[in-house]
Amino acid sequence: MKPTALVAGNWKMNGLASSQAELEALGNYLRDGDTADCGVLICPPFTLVASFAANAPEGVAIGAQDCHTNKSGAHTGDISAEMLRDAGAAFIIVGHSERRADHGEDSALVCAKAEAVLAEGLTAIVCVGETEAERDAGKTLDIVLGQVAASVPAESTPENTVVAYEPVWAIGTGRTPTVEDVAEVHTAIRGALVERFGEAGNGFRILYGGSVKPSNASELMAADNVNGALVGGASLKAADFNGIIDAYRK
Ligand SMILES: O=C[C@H](O)COP(=O)(O)O
Repeated sequence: MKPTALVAGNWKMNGLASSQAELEALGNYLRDGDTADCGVLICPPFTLVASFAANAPEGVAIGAQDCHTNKSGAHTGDISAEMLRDAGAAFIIVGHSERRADHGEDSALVCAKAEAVLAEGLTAIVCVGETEAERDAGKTLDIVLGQVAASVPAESTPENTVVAYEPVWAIGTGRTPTVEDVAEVHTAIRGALVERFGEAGNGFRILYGGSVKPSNASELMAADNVNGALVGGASLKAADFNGIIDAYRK
């Protein structure tokens, strides 16, 4: 069965207390607009998770952008999945390429973080994606499938894990792969999930991320095995994010 899509916003290092107004505006769009056939998620920075979760409008789940592998302890500056669950997060993104690049996170660490998310009963959004050099070298599928194999925990199910394919070169650049290229990678990820998890592999949501905006969302979301979007820049303004959610309105 085709999974229910998810449109997720990753606010990255953006957002102040005043950003609550965008969350409220998003809630108004969802309430006043046609029903969208997808889940909606906002992942603000850590500082806003608790207040957003406490004030989330109907139909908007709140998540976080990273977590530590441990529950608690002497890890200055880190946040655990347990703390994020306690703050009201339902999802946690792990393995975003910005963390892989900026913090040297490899797939083994990403997998351990995802396991920590699952242990709290939350849903992990596991990010994978090739760099431009890797794509140019014809290594896209090798890299992406390697990351999927090493980053997605053995305990993953369609309910507790989402995979997000984000070509690194498409993030924040305004460039996107062709719909055919997106479909090729997503279909390969689907095949790998089915090979590993059997029929359940068909139930995992596979999100596309990288320069998704209202003007390209419909065609990208229609690609084979695309079950939603992970949106950066265009998730910061409710009007833009709502324009992406439109891809799931009849
Ligand atoms: O997590 C979101 C992605 O990195 C995409 O970011 P972007 O929509 O700004 O390209």
